[in-house]
Amino acid sequence: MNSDGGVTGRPIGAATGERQGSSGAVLETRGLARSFTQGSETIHVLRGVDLSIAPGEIVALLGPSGSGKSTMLQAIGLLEGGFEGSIRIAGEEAARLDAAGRTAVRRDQLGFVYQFHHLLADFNAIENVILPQLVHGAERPAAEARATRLLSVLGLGHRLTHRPSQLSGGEQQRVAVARALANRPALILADEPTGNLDEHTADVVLAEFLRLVREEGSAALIATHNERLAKRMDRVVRLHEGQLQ
Ligand SMILES: Nc1ncnc2c1ncn2[C@@H]1O[C@H](COP(=O)(O)OP(=O)(O)OP(=O)(O)O)[C@@H](O)[C@H]1O
Repeated sequence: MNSDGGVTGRPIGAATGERQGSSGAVLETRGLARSFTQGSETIHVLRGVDLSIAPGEIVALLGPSGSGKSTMLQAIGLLEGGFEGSIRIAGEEAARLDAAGRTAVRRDQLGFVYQFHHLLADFNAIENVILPQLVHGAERPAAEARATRLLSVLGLGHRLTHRPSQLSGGEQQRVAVARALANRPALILADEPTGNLDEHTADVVLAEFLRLVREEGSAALIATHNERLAKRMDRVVRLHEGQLQ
């Protein structure tokens, strides 16, 4: 633990060399390809995706339903094997990592936000944000202080001890955002993070999400169908026929 109460010794908002590969990118994919075979049919969902994301950069991933956004995020999140090409996260080539190495990259470099919050139902809001920090090696008081701060910035200071079932959809998603940022990841991967919310709540939660990601200095790749929300990000990339445009 360090003097600012953090886990990694990195001050809030700082993008340091440890987040970057030799190219300076937090994420670099080259020729990323993924196909699925069912019976005699093979669908080529990703056909050579090249993408670089700089430290702190927030990128919207657009594409119609079925274009492969989730497939791409799952590959980059090292959640599934079976892809071809290169994925470098903070300079580490995923293909060269064994299962333990992939787990370490996920734990140390990545944060995830899904359409459905996937919070632990038996734990309250603050515990859901504390637990990943404890797993990451933080001490309890520091983890608790950071969880309180993140949840308060997201307007949940008065909901810290509520369980997910006692929170609204927007509140649950804010807890999921705080959890994703808890360990100060270099890169946040978000799959339709506000897709389950009504339009107004989606707008508010996304604005808070983006503000906090910027404040924390993380980069983000955020899949969405929503062109309007995508315009609030630093850059928009589109998946079309398995490649980025
Ligand atoms: N495990 C799998 N086995 C077979 N086909 C799959 C598998 N996962 C995804 N696909 C197929 O890959 C294509 C891309 O799916 P994916 O979920 O990545 O799209 P998406 O752009 O995220 O869509 P949406 O916006 O609707 O979530 C789809 O045609 C889907 O049926």
